[in-house]
Amino acid sequence: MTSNPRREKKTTISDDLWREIIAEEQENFNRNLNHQQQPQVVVTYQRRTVDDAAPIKPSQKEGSSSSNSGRIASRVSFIVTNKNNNSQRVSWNRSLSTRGRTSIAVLAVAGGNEQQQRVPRKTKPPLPKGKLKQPPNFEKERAYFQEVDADELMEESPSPKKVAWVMGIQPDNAGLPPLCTRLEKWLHAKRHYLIASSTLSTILRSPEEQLQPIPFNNDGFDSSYMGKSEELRLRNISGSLSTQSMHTQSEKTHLDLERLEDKDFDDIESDIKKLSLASRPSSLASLANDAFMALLKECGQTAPSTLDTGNIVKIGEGTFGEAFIAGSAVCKIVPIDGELRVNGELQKRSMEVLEEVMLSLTLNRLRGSEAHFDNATTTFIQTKDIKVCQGRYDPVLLKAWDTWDTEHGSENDHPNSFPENQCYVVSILEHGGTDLESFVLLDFNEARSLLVQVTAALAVAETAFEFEHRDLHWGNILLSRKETAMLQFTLEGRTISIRTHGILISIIDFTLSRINTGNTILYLNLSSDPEIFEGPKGDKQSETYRKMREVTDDCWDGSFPRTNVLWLQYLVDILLLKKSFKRSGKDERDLRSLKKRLNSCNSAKEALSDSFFSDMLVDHPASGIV
Ligand SMILES: Nc1ncnc2c1ncn2[C@@H]1O[C@H](COP(=O)(O)OP(=O)(O)OP(=O)(O)O)[C@@H](O)[C@H]1O
Repeated sequence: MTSNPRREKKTTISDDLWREIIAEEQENFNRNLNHQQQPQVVVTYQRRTVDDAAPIKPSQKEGSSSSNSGRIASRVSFIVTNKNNNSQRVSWNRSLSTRGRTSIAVLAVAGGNEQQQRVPRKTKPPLPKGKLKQPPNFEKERAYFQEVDADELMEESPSPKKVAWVMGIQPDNAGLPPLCTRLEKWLHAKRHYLIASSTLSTILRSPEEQLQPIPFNNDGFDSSYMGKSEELRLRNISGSLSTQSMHTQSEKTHLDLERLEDKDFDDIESDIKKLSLASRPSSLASLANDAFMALLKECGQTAPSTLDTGNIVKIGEGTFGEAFIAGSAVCKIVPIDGELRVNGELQKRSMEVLEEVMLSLTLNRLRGSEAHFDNATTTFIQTKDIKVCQGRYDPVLLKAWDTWDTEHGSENDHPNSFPENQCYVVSILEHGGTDLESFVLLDFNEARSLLVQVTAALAVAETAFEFEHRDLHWGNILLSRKETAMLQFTLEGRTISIRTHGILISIIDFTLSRINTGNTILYLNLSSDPEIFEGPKGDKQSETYRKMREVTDDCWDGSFPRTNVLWLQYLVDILLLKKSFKRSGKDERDLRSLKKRLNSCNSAKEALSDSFFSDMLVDHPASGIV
């Protein structure tokens, strides 16, 4: 790194950032472990019918007006047509631009309708890599489905009755990491604000009122609103000229926020309400600004850093994210809050990112020692750090992007067109390896190990947080080879060791996921974007979205762990159809039988009891269970 002349010229902010990222990984990990030692959240809940649960059901068909009215009319689906390069993603699955993750506060149970339709988020089911793509040919799949699925359609377990989880409120959230707690309070405060001011629904119904870009140069950022995050120990990396000038300006323009300084976060909720209602115009632009400032605060920053980098290599890409590796960490860079369309899509907003952070950090809580927790797994990718950056892509980053493009053929827009004031969220993630699409499985044991690890991880998260991934396609499962022979999970206090056969799995990308953090339910309302269900017939991924819709009956806020099983069945199909590895006819029959038996499973936890996995699981002697 230091021998790179370009690198030596660039002093500073980012050099420090990357060095710190690498040096502090272990410390962050230890810190996470400490957080795991906090008491487990106890969520009590009862199951009620949809009718009973009406106050917290934004997506019921009979109540679809609430869902529809929550859509942001100005963010419409579209298909990219302005690309000459046909290697770029232009497909049904790029048009998921009217979706928005929705949070439901548990206070809804107490009578208030604490829900909010959020700005849309999209996702990218993967397409084949490479510039010279062949048109899709589903003949093989069609034949396969005719053979395997004919009876399956009849055997398919009926969709669960439409239900909603109604959670009993646990007054203390001691089990939540501090950052989660603060984020939830912030989001909760925003919901109060939105409902009290009655502005959001109005805004959302007004196509002419569009999300505004963060006014970096005119409006500035409020320094007093920002603070330090103890949870992630993020660095304050302010220092660029633009940052300093913004800082100064913000002190002048947002003195009303100074009273927030040094306050405990407990007080921020009411301050935000006052701020939002009295000190700022009630507009989505100010909401975006508040969200951006809150995001900075939680990242321990007073202003965005720059996107300078050292020795860095691009390793993957999604619709939103460009993934690079620096040291042993992966940095996913996602542009936010700008007006420039990226890869044909509207950029994510700070609010969306805040909630995604919350979801990821909730999953981080599963990475504890089994000695302290009833449910633990390390299979969900660890979020180590999060930063907000601003500026153009650094030349080193652009070079890394070009190199990857040459070797793999990028489907994304070239990142050299971002304006100077473009902001990004940079997530520092554990390196999870290579995605299943590219990974070469050697034999049946490795395939079985993949399946059992995914199933066990889903079972653990399902049990701890009613987690459903809802988008577990082969781009979102990462594999790496390790010498570790056994991997431990804890499920309802029972420690289970799993034979790895030399591979370790990491699950990524929680864009569509649904989780119950204990205080809030986060989910993405897919009913507001029907196009996700319009993928080609015979494409297993597209079929899985459609099956999820049947299972959920388009009520995406509800808990339907059966969706996890649908993705397990998808994975079995992928292994049989798309992956080549050493296997016998019996191995294939075993996989097909597993897929059929999964029809009768309503959760990953149930699936884990299937005989297919039995010789991969070893109960820990300390659990007392044979
Ligand atoms: N932690 C990680 N370790 C290794 N590779 C990663 C990691 N995170 C992301 N990647 C790579 O980057 C790619 C894109 O990441 P990801 O799916 O999170 O982006 P995205 O923009 O959210 O995608 P989507 O289009 O599915 O929404 C992945 O398929 C993978 O190849």
